[in-house]
Amino acid sequence: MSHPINVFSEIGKLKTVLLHRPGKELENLMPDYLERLLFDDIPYLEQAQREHDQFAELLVSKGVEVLYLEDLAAEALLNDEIKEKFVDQYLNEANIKSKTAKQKAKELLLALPTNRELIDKSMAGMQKVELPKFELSSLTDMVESDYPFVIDPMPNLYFTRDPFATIGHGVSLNHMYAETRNRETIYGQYIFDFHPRFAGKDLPRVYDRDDSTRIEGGDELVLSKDVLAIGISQRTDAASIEKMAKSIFAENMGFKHILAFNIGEYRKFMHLDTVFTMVDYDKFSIHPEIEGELVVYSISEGKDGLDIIREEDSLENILCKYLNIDKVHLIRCGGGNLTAAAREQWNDGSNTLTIAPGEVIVYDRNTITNKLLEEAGVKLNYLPGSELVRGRGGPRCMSMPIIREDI
Ligand SMILES: NC(=[NH2+])NCCC[C@H](N)C(=O)O
Repeated sequence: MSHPINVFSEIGKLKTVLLHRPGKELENLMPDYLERLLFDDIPYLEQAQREHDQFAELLVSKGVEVLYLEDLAAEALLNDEIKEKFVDQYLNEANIKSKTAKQKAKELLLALPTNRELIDKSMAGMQKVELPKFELSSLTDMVESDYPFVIDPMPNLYFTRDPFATIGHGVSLNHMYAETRNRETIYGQYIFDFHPRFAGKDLPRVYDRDDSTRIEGGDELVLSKDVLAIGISQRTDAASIEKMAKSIFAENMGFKHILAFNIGEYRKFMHLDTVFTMVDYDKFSIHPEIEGELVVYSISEGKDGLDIIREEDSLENILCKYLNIDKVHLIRCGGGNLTAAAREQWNDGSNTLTIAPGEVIVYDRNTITNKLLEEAGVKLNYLPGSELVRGRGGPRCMSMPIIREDI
């Protein structure tokens, strides 16, 4: 059977990738609710879109097929039945207290002329002022708060790396840390259940959004066809890694070891890929602030369950051992300077997207880290990073590989 997904490394030539072009959801950000929506600032939408288009054009110029989440989700709503099921689930998970408001929102969504408009609207969220006036008969309606939204926006959708993640031939449909992002995983559910590119194909699910513990794609790295690295972080629980390890080993995709990197629970480095990415066979970008505390556990398949070892060696030696190489080069974000490292990590200096061994996409603004990457022989492609970065994510977070060439 054919495999619609093929991702057995972080660095193999990128062939197909999934993006989301930021849309009106960014214009539904307000200062009062930024924190809950996991944003620190409000990007200027048009400029963010221009930057994002440059990202997509760069990928296309490198021969990468660019797919958009919003197109796939729209195409997955194959008929009226699936469409209504999607809208009902979406509205249930939007947590709308007023029954009438929910019904009005449903009518409004289903009246949109195309699936793409429905999907775009579902992503943007809905303000109360958009609903037609209705009679306030229930207590819920009468004492409604002045909160402006019937349905919250989903501003983090352009970080396609997180709600689901491709691993080998499979996908982990994630259970997210925050409610705002858990709603994003509905799109993954419909795409993998119904989109003709994926439905009915050989596509193991190694995690499910109904699972109770958290895991996010930014923590999931495919280091080689044998080894995965998964962060234990603000976003990913150790328990989720154990669950996923069992299903990954049961799927027999060839993965032998999972390295669990405990990076601590911090907003500033919420996922493993904000502090550590692989850029070549033997080169990694890393934020020096995690190095001191980092504890790595290796997980492999045992006779009765999982064998788990706390690794005691240096990160370099652990990587050499599991990747079967003699030497690794860690390229430190910001070089040796504490302030530069903190600033450039905050602006996703270590969140590189590798598009082929030794070739990456980076934000132009992280000049110190970029220079070090160049000196290490890595080929850089620059992306302007003024607006997109305000959501706290870089090229790796903004992309989900669907197919990479095997290496
Ligand atoms: N893979 C990543 N590092 N993603 C970054 C996601 C940023 C987003 N604002 C969040 O807090 O969830």
